[in-house]
Amino acid sequence: MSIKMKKKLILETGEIFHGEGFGAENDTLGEVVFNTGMTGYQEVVSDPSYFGQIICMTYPLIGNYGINRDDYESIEPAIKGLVVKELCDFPSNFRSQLSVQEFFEKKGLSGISGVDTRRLTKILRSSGTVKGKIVNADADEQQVLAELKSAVLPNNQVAAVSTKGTYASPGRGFKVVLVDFGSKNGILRELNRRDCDVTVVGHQISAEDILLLAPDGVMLTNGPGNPEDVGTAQEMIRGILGKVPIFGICLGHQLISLACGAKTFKLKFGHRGGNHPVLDLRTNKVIITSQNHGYAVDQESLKTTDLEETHIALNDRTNEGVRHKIHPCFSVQYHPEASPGPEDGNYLFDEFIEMMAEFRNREPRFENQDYRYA
Ligand SMILES: NC(=O)CC[C@H](N)C(=O)O
Repeated sequence: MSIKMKKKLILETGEIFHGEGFGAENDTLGEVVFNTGMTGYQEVVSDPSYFGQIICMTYPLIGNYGINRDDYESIEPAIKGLVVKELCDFPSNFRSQLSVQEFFEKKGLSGISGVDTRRLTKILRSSGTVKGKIVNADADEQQVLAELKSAVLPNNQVAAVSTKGTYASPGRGFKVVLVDFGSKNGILRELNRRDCDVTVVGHQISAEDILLLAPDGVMLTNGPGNPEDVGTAQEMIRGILGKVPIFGICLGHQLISLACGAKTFKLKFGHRGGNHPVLDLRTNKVIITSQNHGYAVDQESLKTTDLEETHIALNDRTNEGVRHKIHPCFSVQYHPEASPGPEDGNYLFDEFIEMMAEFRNREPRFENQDYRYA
């Protein structure tokens, strides 16, 4: 889009925001959510957990350091659109390779700038997450509103972003099976940094197939949509629990909780940003975390399970982490891999490594020898 095209964002609740389009020219419909990160827009637009969503960045200037080759969290962005106040026309950074506008054009994504994002965020905070559509300025508003009211958001989101094949990301350390529900690259990067030998598998893998790979640990990743919609994952988790150490992040955390009998629910407007304070209940320390989730684990329902709560969000006291009381299995709702955001939670990857080491010492897989030390 070379000449700036007048566009508008219409919300299901009737509010209209005028602005200028950037990227692709097509209309786009999605769930409108807001992210409060001051930087990290490249990681946000390429995080597969945002599948089907139109993201409003609350920070008023986006694009000033461009798009670079290193900060993608996935190769193909899964978002539906981006809403910003001011989009920088001339990015300046030594790593910059493309502007946000160029990136959006190349990826066929639509965005709108010049929007009063503060007003939009206030609306989302009071009415909760709503559907919205970015359309040309002359589009018929009543027609778009009717379309928005009847629009049904897809419920097979994980299937759309999970890997279609199995692949390896080699290392010389612990063998980890990473179940990809729409994983951010950051999770793989943290495991590889610790020399893990990672096999990435699709979301429908069975417990039996995981155990056939004889891993030292299983990583359950982040991913989009409602955790209740993720088909066979709960059954798979119940099949590996106690047989291999498990670490879950975000959707992975919700799936572990569901598999153990807890419940999940949709938050009014979710947690998305890079400055969410979380209390670690074991150490009584507060860490600042990177977050992106619309659902949460119901704390009351945890009481009837073998999971204990380990972390809570300090903004609204909702659950942010659990640990299994009997088996080696823990998970967090926030993003310890950061990308974008603070790295305070990074120590959890070290705890996962320790958990795998302990489990290996405790339970040699073969009676007569442990082939790893042969
Ligand atoms: N980043 C994630 O894994 C998000 C999990 C889930 N889709 C939610 O919105 O709560």
